[in-house]
Amino acid sequence: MPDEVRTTPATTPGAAGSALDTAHAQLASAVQILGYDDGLHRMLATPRREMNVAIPLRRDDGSTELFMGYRVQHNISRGPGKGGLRYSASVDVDEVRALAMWMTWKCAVVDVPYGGAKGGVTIDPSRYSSTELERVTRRYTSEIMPIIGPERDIMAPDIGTNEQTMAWVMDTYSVNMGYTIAAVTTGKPLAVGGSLGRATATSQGVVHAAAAALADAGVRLDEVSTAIQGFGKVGSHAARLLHEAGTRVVAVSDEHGGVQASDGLDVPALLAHVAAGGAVAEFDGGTPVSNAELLALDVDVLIPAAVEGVLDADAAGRVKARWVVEAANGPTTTEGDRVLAERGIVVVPDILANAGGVIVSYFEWVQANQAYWWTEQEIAERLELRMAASYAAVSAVSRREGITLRDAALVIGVRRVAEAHQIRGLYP
Ligand SMILES: NC(=O)C1=CN([C@@H]2O[C@H](COP(=O)(O)OP(=O)(O)OC[C@H]3O[C@@H](n4cnc5c(N)ncnc54)[C@H](OP(=O)(O)O)[C@@H]3O)[C@@H](O)[C@H]2O)C=CC1
Ligand SMILES: O=C(O)CCC(=O)C(=O)O
Repeated sequence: MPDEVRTTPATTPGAAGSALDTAHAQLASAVQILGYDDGLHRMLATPRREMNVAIPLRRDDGSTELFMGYRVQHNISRGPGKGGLRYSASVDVDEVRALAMWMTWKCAVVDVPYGGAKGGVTIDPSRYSSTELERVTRRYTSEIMPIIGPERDIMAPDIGTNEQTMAWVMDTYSVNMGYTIAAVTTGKPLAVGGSLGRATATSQGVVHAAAAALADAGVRLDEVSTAIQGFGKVGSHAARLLHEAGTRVVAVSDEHGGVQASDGLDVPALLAHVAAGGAVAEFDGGTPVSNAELLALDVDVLIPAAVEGVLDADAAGRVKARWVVEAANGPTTTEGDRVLAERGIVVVPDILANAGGVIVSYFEWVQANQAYWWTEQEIAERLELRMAASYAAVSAVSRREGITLRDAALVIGVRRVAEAHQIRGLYP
């Protein structure tokens, strides 16, 4: 690895209540349960490799702008780095560090042979044309070329990016290498080596996780109501799949607010309204609800599917749901988590609940490496099996140790990563 792509890694937590602060507190809790020493703790807390890049953009009108981009490989002891690429005005390197650390534990808890990584560009994609976003994506990819690749670090979509973004990354990488390398990204369009089932995999995994948590209490999906914050790639498919499973979807929202109907929203009509360019809050099949109000609605299952930190201590104190299923990464702060646990609210943690995406990304990577494509049914069955096995393992540790599902998932994930370090001899 050339020296110029190394930067000084961060070992200190971010600002209080930030995503990085939450990620460090979660790791500290697992390390305490596992009884690891300070040296191992520090190694697990520290990103293995980071790259910060400046991305100039010539806008369509001829003016110039500059954006910062990041790729953080938190851990690569179990395999290549793996994780999404986020485009958002609020992205900074600390957020990317937190998201990369969560990817490490997520890949380990569902036992896919990857480390954890994440990327981000500080840009509001809604303010730029498709051709501008293509230029930003290609420049970002060119800059981080030395540290990515199908055996090094594999990207996927996250907030503000999509299948098209992954096709641009794949094309830029492939053009530079001289031949098509489909396995450098996942979440691609089917036409260039994407996988059946990837577009809905995260949401499908959330539904499997919710069903498993409900089943622990003898409850079925068609007996409950839900509210979903976020109506993007994950939230919208989750709403559709839950509606199809018989769940009463009472409220959904996007960044600008939401809509609620106590008898249940007409989800297909809402999806059609949004597909036609309508805002969620303007859907006439319900009444408006703010994002803060949505989190406190009287529903059985609350599904945060947007951004980090929305369930802080205050919001957690107002949650009426009996289950919180974390489709988003890091939606609950450390204090929020404590409040939910004290109130007996079951939290199915992000690194388990939203792992369906990376599981099918793994399937996509395997298929691309073998140039042999699986059927939709094979993918659906293998996703369901892996989600069920992972939930069962986490639930068993939670019951046996008397710890929350989050601590149980972290203990399993962190232990697998630490074992890989120890067996490889990187830690005496
Ligand atoms: N895509 C994937 O496969 C995976 C995603 N995740 C996580 O799921 C979450 C959602 O990702 P994804 O659906 O891909 O992203 P999208 O960009 O497709 O959608 C994000 C959604 O969240 C809304 N949103 C943004 N900010 C806020 C806010 N402050 N309050 C309420 N809603 C907000 C957006 O609204 P608007 O459109 O109005 O901006 C949009 O509806 C993220 O935490 C991501 O990391 C986890 C695993 C895999
Ligand atoms: O599909 C993937 O590789 C990872 C998706 C992601 O970024 C996530 O799980 O948070």
